[in-house]
Parts: sequence; structure tokens; C-alpha cells
Amino acid sequence: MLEAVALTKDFGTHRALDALDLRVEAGEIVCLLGANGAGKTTTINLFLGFLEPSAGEARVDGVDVRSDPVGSKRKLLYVPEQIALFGELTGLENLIYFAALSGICDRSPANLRRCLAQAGLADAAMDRRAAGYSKGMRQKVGIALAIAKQARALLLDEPTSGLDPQASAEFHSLVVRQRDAGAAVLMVTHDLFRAREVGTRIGLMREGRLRRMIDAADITASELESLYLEEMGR
Ligand SMILES: Nc1ncnc2c1ncn2[C@@H]1O[C@H](COP(=O)(O)OP(=O)(O)OP(=O)(O)O)[C@@H](O)[C@H]1O
Repeated sequence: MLEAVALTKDFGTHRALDALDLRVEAGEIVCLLGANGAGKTTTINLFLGFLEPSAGEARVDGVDVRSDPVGSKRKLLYVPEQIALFGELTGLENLIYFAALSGICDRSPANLRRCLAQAGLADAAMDRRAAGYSKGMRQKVGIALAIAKQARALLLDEPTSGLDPQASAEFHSLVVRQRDAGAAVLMVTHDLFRAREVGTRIGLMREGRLRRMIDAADITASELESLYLEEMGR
């Protein structure tokens, strides 16, 4: 479970995130939408411990990120907009390396191949150098790491921007599978359509504040678009 309690971040005199209260339960996907500069990535970075909060707390499974950065990171998996892999290594070798960094116990090639296969990477691709991977293939290596790690929480920051519609749909179905396996998922996106489709709840952010939290089941795609435009235009 991910929890923000009055989470606040100032950069100098600029308040990038203003007293955010948010809970993402296990088995839930919360999507954060908002215009550029709304504070979405700042939120993710506070959960990752990349930034120190100016006030409030970011908690992972009840653990304050600031007081236990290592323990909280162990439970998390982060998929950024661009997953950086070592181009000279194969997909499998990359996963072996990142699995070691993440402290995953079963780093046997057989297990990690199984994780890559579950993430939808073709068998032949696993042994090819990652330099030739498409963005969709790179994102699959990220999800494979989440599977290997049995991550309790996923933090996704615009993970499908630039992916073609089919690769984007594939990626989102992998995220849904992680949710069904009990992960708490926080996803930053500009894709209103996908947010409504895969999100349990959708948060609309503007100028550092969470303006609205909507149950995805209660709203159509066009209603969401109207609400979004209304909130961003205020
Ligand atoms: N390291 C930093 N130093 C100074 N200001 C920052 C820093 N990081 C973010 N900001 C500012 O904080 C505000 C929120 O930025 P953030 O990256 O969280 O927005 P965002 O909602 O993720 O936007 P986008 O959709 O463009 O990714 C912006 O005004 C940004 O300029």
C-alpha cells in the first residue's frame, strides 16, 4: 500500500506539491492526471526517496520512506518513461543484473526467463542485445523485474508515452495483472482513455494540488475529458 500524508515539496519558494493526502490500496490502480508542472513526478520521486519532503510523509506498506529508505525501496518497482538498459547486454543479462541490485533471491536464468516470458518478451529476444530493443521491449524488461521482485507497489511515470497503441495496450494489461496479483499501482499518465480503462481511481492534479479523485467506474471517457478540461481551465 502507498500512502501520502500531507505530503509537501517546496523548491525554493515554489510549492511543487501541496499537502497531498492519497492512499493506494493493494489491488488498486490509481492514475494521476494533470497538466505539465502539476506535481505528478514530484509525487513519484517522493515515494522513491529521490526527493526529501518539505513536510508530511510518503509511506510504503506503512513504512515512512524517509526513515527506512532501503526497506521501502525493497517493496517498490519503478518504471520510468524510458527504461535504461545496458545495450551491450542481452535482455536476460540485464534482468540478471537488475535482479542482483534489487536483492532478488532467485536469480537463476530459468526463473528470470520465466519472468520475461510472463512480461511478454519473445524467447528469441531475451538473448539479443538490448541495444536493438524497441521501447515496448524495454518496458517489458521493467515489468519482468516487478514480477521477479513480487513488488508490493508499482510506481509508473508515463510508462507508455511514445508506445504504439498495441504495445501500450499490452503494457497496460501487464500492469492489470500485477494489480490482480495484489500490487498497489500509482501511475502518472497523460492518457485519459487508458487511465479510465485500467484505473480504479483517477486523481486530477493542478499546481501541486490534488483537485479531484474520481472512481473510474462512475465516469465515461468523455465525461472524464470534460471534467479534466474544466479542472485544468479553472
Ligand atoms: N528539481 C527541481 N528543482 C526545481 N523545481 C522543480 C524540480 N523538479 C520539479 N520542479 C518544479 O515543480 C513543479 C512540479 O513538477 P513535476 O515534474 O512534478 O510536474 P509534472 O506534473 O510531473 O509535470 P509533467 O507532466 O510535465 O511531467 C514544476 O513547476 C517544476 O518546474
